[in-house]
Amino acid sequence: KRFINSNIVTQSSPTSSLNLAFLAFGSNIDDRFDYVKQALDLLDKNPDIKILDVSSIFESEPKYFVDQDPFMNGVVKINTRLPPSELLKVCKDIEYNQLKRVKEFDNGPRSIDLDIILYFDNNNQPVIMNESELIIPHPRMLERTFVLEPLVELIPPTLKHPITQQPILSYLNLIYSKKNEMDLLWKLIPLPTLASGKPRFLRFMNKISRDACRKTVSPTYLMGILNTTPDSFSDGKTNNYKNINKQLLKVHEFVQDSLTLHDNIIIDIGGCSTRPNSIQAPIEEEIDRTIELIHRIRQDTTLPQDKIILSIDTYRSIVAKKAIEAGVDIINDISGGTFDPDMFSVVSKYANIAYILSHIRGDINTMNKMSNYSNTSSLSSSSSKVKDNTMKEYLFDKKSSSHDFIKTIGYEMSKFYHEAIGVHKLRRWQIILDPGLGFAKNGQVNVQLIRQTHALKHYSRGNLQEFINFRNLPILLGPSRKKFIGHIIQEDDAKKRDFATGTVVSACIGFGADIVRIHNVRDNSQGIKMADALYKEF
Ligand SMILES: Nc1nc2ncc(COP(=O)(O)O)nc2c(=O)[nH]1
Ligand SMILES: Nc1nc2ncc(COP(=O)(O)O)nc2c(=O)[nH]1
Repeated sequence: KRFINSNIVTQSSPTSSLNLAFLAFGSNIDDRFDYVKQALDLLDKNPDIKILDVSSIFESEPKYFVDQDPFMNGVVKINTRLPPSELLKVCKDIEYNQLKRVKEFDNGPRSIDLDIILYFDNNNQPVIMNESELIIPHPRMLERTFVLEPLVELIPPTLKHPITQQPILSYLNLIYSKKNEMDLLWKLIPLPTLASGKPRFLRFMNKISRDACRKTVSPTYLMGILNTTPDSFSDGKTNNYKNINKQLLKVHEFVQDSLTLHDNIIIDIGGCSTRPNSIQAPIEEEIDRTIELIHRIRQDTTLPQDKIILSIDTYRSIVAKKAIEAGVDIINDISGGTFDPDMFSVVSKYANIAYILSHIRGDINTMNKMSNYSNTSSLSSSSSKVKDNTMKEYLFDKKSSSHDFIKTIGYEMSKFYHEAIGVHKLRRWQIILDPGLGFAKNGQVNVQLIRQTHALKHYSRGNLQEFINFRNLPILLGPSRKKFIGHIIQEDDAKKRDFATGTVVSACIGFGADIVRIHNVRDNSQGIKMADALYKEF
């Protein structure tokens, strides 16, 4: 319902004076991310401009003049009343007056570059201009992966270049087919800067593999589970879960067990069990079990802080806020922002806090009764019937066998995504996706979901005005010790499912997972290393 309404709101009907434009941004001096954030804020503050969507953030090798630092690039989609020449003046004002760019020479280093790439008038017609100070579409866009890759996250795959009348996506695939390392991009997820002052990012690299599908080739991230709940400490002593020194010992153990084989480790701290039908700890109890621990970890100078990424597993916005203030980098919310109406407004205030957007149906007590995905094509299951291509869906990966199943999950996740990005203004660069194994899914559905990880990455729907896709969004899978494994190997004791979990983790990586969430760090650290060696041609 909301989706359709917002579509009408942003749909620039002929009478409205709203044009659509796509601007490419780039920076390769000093704190590049800070320049990007400032430029976006200045665009959004302009009364004649409204930011509709911002792409992922990428790092790219300098093109043309190579003897300079790598660039941070992306694309922003805006509504604007300004004609192209006035929009150009705003971009130049932001570059030179507001952000004090000093242009040394063409293609040289810059604090910020804002280029108009594409412009559509209020009848959705592309504008073509060829004047000395302004050429639209940008004359060099079709040779630049650092423009095309972020751009195709924001436009339907069928959108044609206004002059050549060829799909813009086809130019990107053509560049990639030449396999020039200089054209490859790192997808970055910005994280808070620690005392060391070094900028921190999660980094992912995708390549088009032999079967013409885009696959992640960079190392898988390992997320170790540090639950501080009564049922979480294996030694059975009741109050151990509250013993901070014991928890810190476990953090040191995780570090020792992972950093010999991996560059960093994500530690997911959970103070409130989210097992189906589990009793939910009161919020004060959840705070008591987690926030002091985060402080102590961040204050522990014997830990390699730059290699430790902290995540809090909570669906409560108050806990998330306190965890961010205590030094956490990632909010891991199994509810996709549906359990606490303030979650997205908290996360949207921190541009460099990552957010794991998970799929679920219902709540902890009802989700298990909502796990029927058979023969529901996503659109029929939604309230809005498909009338025009507004809700047209694409799956780039034609090979995915059960389209309907993954389209249903994809469609439902795209509604959470729209709520986060379209309504609450989180930025796409913050988002990690998690289809939620075991959450409103039982038995075989979980196995099918793991098999379809790749197809989920290619899910997209919508049109030029309102387009949602999951391209370049990392996917986290959390299969560790779960009931669907226990069911298949007939093992009721969760702690005896680690060997089978290793097998599943390897398969998750083979099917496209970028982050895996596991209990047994020591064994899975080796398993993940092996799976990367087997499945990722980095
Ligand atoms: N990787 C990368 N290389 C670059 N080389 C030149 C220009 C100059 O672009 P312009 O012709 O639009 O000024 N911009 C970039 C950039 O943003 N990223
Ligand atoms: N992102 C994410 N977080 C999670 N938190 C808890 C559980 C429940 O499992 P546990 O109680 O064994 O940790 N599973 C997930 C998951 O699959 N994904």
